Amino acid sequence: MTDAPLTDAPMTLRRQLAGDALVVAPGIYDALSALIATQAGFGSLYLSGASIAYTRFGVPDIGLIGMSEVAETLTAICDRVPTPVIVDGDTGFGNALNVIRTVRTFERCGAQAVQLEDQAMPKRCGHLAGKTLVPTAEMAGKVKAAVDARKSEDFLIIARTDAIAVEGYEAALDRAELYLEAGADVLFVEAPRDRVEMDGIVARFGRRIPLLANMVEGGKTPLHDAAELQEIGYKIAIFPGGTVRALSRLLAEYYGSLRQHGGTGPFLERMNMFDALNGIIGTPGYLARGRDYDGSNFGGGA
Ligand SMILES: C[C@](O)(C(=O)O)[C@H](CC(=O)O)C(=O)O
Repeated sequence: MTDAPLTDAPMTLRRQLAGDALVVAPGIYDALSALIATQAGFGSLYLSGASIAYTRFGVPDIGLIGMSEVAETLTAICDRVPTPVIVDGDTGFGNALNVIRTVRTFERCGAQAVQLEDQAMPKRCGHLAGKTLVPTAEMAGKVKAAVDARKSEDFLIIARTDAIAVEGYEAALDRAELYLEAGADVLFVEAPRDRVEMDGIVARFGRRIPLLANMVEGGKTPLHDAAELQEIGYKIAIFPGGTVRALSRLLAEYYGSLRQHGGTGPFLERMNMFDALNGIIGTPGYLARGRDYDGSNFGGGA
């Protein structure tokens, strides 16, 4: 665990994708989760729209969160960790012109990739029923707008189709084909329902473009670990919601215990105590830096 601000520049997501290993990006929702995931050794992170909706606003993943709210969260994360962040751009928050603003904003905030999906509003989590889509040509135009809007080639455009549940499997692959032609750097075919469908996605696209697999605990796609996803032929695996699924259980247990016992004693062994949490946050390093500039105010030590 580090107590110094994390400053080393890790390998860009684009370079990671050029390597042999599967890129595993755990879900994050704020700078603390980004810090802890980075300290756990992950080389890329997935800023999940669902997780921002759940943690910050306590609302479902149905398109209620705005672009500025995601941008603010992303900025706090990219200011704190150097780890490449893939940001969930939902539908791009509107039409192709909104996509241009979204891409420019998220790139400026420090993300290395944005994920854009072909749902119509009201959008919803890809593993919920009742999704609707924008026309294929409209989404292809949004992908092209995103590609044209980025400043750096190291900012990747991840095109997602939610069509399997709406138009069927073959139609979803045909949509993905057009998003590839529109210039996407990565394809994300959301919610394949079994291994056969996953294999079919890889068979059609795996040699031409990196593919992203989305592991949602309790969702429509069977869960696989990183080794299995690599063997299937995926190039990136995101585990977007697992963080908050684990956290929500922990919080319920913690609050239940505090309520029951009137104190935190029975829960202490499951906590990071004062010094441990300050170690994660990097408090001693910050204070030492303060002393470098201002010994009178920061002289007290960590
Ligand atoms: C990837 C996703 O868009 C997200 O917001 O993290 C969600 C995941 C989830 O709801 O757990 C999705 O639509 O799959």
